[in-house]
Amino acid sequence: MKTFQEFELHHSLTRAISEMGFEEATPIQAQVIPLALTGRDLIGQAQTGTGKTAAFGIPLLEKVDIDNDKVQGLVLAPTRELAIQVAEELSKIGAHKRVKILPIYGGQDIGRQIRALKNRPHLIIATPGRLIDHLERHTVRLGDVETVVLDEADEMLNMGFLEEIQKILSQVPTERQTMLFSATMPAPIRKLADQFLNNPEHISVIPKVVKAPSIAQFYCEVSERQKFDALCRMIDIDGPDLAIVFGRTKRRVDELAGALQKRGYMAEGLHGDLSQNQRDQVMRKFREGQIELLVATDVAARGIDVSNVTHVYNFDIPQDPESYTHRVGRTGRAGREGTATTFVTPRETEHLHFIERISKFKIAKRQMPTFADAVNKQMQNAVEKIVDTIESNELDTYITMANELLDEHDSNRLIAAALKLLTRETNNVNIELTPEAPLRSKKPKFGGGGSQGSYQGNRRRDDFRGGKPGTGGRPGGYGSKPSGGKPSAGKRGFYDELRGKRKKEDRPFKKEKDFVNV
Ligand SMILES: Nc1ncnc2c1ncn2[C@@H]1O[C@H](COP(=O)(O)OP(=O)(O)OP(=O)(O)O)[C@@H](O)[C@H]1O
Ligand SMILES: [Mg+2]
Repeated sequence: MKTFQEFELHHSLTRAISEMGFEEATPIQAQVIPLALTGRDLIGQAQTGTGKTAAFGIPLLEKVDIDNDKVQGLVLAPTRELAIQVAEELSKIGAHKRVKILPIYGGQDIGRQIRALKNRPHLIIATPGRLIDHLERHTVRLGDVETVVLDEADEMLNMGFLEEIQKILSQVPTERQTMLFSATMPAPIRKLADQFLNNPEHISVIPKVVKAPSIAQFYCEVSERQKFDALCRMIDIDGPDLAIVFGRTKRRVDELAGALQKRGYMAEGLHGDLSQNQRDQVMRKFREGQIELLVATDVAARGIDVSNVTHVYNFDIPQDPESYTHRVGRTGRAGREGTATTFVTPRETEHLHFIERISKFKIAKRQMPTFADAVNKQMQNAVEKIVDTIESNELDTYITMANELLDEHDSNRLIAAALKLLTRETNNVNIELTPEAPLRSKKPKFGGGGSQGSYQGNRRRDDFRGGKPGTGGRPGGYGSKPSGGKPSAGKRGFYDELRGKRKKEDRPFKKEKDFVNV
């Protein structure tokens, strides 16, 4: 195990790292940090939640010359939430060094960004679409960038950002250092690496067999119509601190969030059709624990780090093994434990086995809980709350009223009423969700020999970058058909498949704060 002192970093970085509570470097950090400090190009692959951000962030921050007012480093990330989060993490690490870090992403008012750019950030953390806008307007210059990081590089390809990345990198000097990170490295990403990286070192700390996985993984076979009740019952039984519920489409997420609210849960939806203001608010409330359930499309699947997410529910089975890995990886972060449950309709079991095979995970079966199970568990929880309250001994103000009530009512009935009040009445609101067609495996075509899946395939991503509101609800669509309709992704080249998929991510939005740190 390595301590951060061993890297001989600038004292201001070591100090900030220790204030953040990091004691030892994680395995990916132990390998990446010294190598990255030499200036070498590299590809870093490690499981979700194992500190890849700091693995690239620390060398980036170490290399910043604070007296140079040019943009010296650039991180590209697939989603706005991730760009913001990475900027925040790097800002914490770079706080004492006074590194200026600016997140740049679609949906934020461009005038404000232009003003913030004039403030001379040292590092920019950007989504590709918006950075291109700035390059076209000549409001940002990348001519002095020494280091480029592509975080979630495979996802940026999935989203059709290849051309943007090419264009951005064409404006960065060729003698730069380039690093590429993700928990998953499907075959096409290696082609990207050949194109953009110079003799990179591959660092992979994906264990062949995970002995004690920190994420317990289950599936539950249910019919489409049973899914919602199954979800509510599981939430009641599991009692998550915070949970993320993944749905396939934007419409699904809206319906599901609304339905959960009707049943009394503190839930809100997150997807690409919301305004940036709404997206920010939902994320903030979730991070602060003001909502307990984040219902999201795959927009929240990558990189998002909220430490007390104890449960992930795949209300709809994910499209591919990478998406499964990343969604499930929103829990069990930084050595914590988590539980992930995937709902599978009978016709989707083959797709589940495909995901299991490629991801090399064993997903255990979990029965659909009965209504009685859920009510009993809730009652147990209510009893625990009452017993804890008795033990807390702060009941004086309530005792007089309790005695008065006992004079008039039977004690059994009084306690029963208290339990009733403390138990959420789950099944009282009838909910009808628009059914989703089952998702089946596209006959995958295997190539290469990667540890994390090397099939060819591409996800259709209408969730990330807007489109008009209401375009999300495409019943049964989402490239789910094994054959027919349009040409299959397996036949066409990966990059061909990506072309023409891009939509503009930018929407007008004003944000109070531009620089995270200064
Ligand atoms: N050395 C460390 N000690 C303790 N906690 C750490 C350390 N390094 C990072 N962390 C924390 O671990 C959490 C997960 O880190 P991070 O988001 O970088 O993971 P990741 O590997 O990028 O995951 P993903 O693949 O999901 O993007 C963060 O909250 C981060 O602050
Ligand atoms: Mg990450």
